[in-house]
Amino acid sequence: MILRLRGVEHAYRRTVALRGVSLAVEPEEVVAVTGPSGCGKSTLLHVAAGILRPQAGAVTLLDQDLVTLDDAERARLRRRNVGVVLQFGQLVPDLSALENVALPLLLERHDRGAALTAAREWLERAGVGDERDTLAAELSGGQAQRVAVARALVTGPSIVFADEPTGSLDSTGGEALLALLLAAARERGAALVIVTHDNVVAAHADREVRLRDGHVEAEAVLR
Ligand SMILES: Nc1ncnc2c1ncn2[C@@H]1O[C@H](COP(=O)(O)OP(=O)(O)OP(=O)(O)O)[C@@H](O)[C@H]1O
Repeated sequence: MILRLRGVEHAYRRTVALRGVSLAVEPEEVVAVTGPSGCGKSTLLHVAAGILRPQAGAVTLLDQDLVTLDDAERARLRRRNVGVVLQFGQLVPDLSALENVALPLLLERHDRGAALTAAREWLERAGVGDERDTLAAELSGGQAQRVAVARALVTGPSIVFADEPTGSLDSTGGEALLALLLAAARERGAALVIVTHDNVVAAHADREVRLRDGHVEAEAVLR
């Protein structure tokens, strides 16, 4: 088991987003988290990736108890072993696309030349090699999404979380980016958790977990 959530609850002021969610993800498994807008998908992804500490319940990611790790320890775990593609604001606006992708490696004190080479390769694979010197603030929504995927994959994570990773792309671009995420996960033997409202994206998963009003409404094994 690479990820396990048990009885996770979370509320923002008066809005209850998660009401007792349990979920387990195996190594190499591709899981799609689906459900109507506002049902708690993004909150679940933030909790599972250690970005948000839930108000109740247990979260174990890569054998680490996320509820007891402090912010710095959770950030370190994410940088080393977890890839995260968020919906908004994930890139550093004043850095170029290349610098953004190299950043997780540089923060882990990798050799600068090797980090930039790896970043260049992932930008190429994500279809944004030509944008490497563009400031993140000047990228289109779709370009930024591709750069964010490159940044999530560059460290060779054991698990990748992606929140609507194809949301800003047309269907061809979305399929290409999804194919990249699936291929990178397969190459590495990584698990992939994708939040999506797109049935085409969900159909590529091994399992679909459908949320409704903050709880798991249904699970379906797809392959
Ligand atoms: N930072 C926040 N502050 C207050 N309420 C929030 C915040 N983030 C989410 N919520 C609320 O929590 C509930 C769950 O939101 P969440 O973003 O997890 O749902 P979602 O299924 O990802 O939605 P969507 O598909 O529209 O992105 C919603 O009612 C939302 O309005």
